[in-house]
Amino acid sequence: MTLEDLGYNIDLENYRKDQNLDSFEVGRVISEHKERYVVKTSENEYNAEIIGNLRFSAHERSDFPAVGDWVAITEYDEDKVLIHSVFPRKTIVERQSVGKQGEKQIIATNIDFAFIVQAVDRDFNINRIERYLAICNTSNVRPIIILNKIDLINEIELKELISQVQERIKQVPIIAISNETQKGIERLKEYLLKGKTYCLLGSSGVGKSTLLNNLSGKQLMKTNTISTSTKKGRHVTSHRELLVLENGGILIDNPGMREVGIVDSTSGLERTFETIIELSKDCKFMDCTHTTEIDCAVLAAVSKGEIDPNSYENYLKMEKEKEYFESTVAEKRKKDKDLGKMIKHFKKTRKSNKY
Ligand SMILES: Nc1nc2c(ncn2[C@@H]2O[C@H](COP(=O)(O)OP(=O)(O)OP(=O)(O)O)[C@@H](O)[C@H]2O)c(=O)[nH]1
Ligand SMILES: [Zn+2]
Repeated sequence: MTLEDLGYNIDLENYRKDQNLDSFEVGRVISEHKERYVVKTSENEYNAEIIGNLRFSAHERSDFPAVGDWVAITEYDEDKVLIHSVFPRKTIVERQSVGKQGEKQIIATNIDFAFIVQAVDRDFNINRIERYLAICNTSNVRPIIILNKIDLINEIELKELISQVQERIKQVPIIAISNETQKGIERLKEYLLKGKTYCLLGSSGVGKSTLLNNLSGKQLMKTNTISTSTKKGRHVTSHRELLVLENGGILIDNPGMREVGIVDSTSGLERTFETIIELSKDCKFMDCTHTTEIDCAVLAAVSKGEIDPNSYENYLKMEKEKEYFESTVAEKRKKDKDLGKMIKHFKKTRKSNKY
């Protein structure tokens, strides 16, 4: 395997040269667990930790390596390396931290394409596709829609679903597949390009694991298994969150990826709901919320049937979420600032007490 098979490219190589990282080996982080990493190079897989310097200079979580990162490493023991630096990230998929309001947690980096997987049975929901689309647009990851389990419906039903999606979502490829019958899998494989990195987005049960196994051509280990040695319950076995597929694509599948769901960026929404954003320029009020205002171009378009009402409602919902998220970030910043002031004040008074 070469570094290029792992996604290494000229931009990364130029960075390496610019930064004089010649004395280091280069690898890609393929899994992460509590600041322990597995780094893959062209020849090896190493257990890795970060060097003290990197830890001390890290201001926030995002300064630490994440799955998908390119890193400069040195070997310090057999199969053990230290991570000295993280290369600049081309794309970042992140989500709001569960514990800390307003803080973002990186799920994976350097992803080129996302497969938005949806099953055509009871899971089918265009609002949800739109939501994942907004996430892709936020992260600059190119979306591809996968309609899975088409063995459960007939041709006519499938055609109808596809046209429903196309009506609302333009210019995103749609691939209909079945892991059961293998229909569409060959077409899907044509989208897997050598050296490009992919991820799977979609709700539980849509068939992401099945597809992953299907594409990788082998039965991969489930990440969580019961440890037989301790019988103490769930034990995370050594797992790979990034794998190189037979036809050259690289697939990232980690637990966090499956919980990505909140849209928290304006640009992501703007690119997903272009028509609405374009229309809103004609609203009477600059800060129109497109809900109750007079002379609202968006409401007018909805009532004329020019905008799909479901799409409109979905937009409002995500907009609200985004606002909520932004407000908590702002609040957090304010709290941090206040704390900073307090510490400053404390130091000052302590100093003045000294003399
Ligand atoms: N009929 C049919 N069933 C499928 C297909 N693909 C997957 N399934 C089934 O759907 C169920 C869920 O599949 P998974 O691959 O575990 O779904 P997942 O998206 O990985 O779910 P999480 O691990 O919870 O995120 C399993 O019982 C699969 O066998 C398909 O193409 N057709
Ligand atoms: Zn309006």
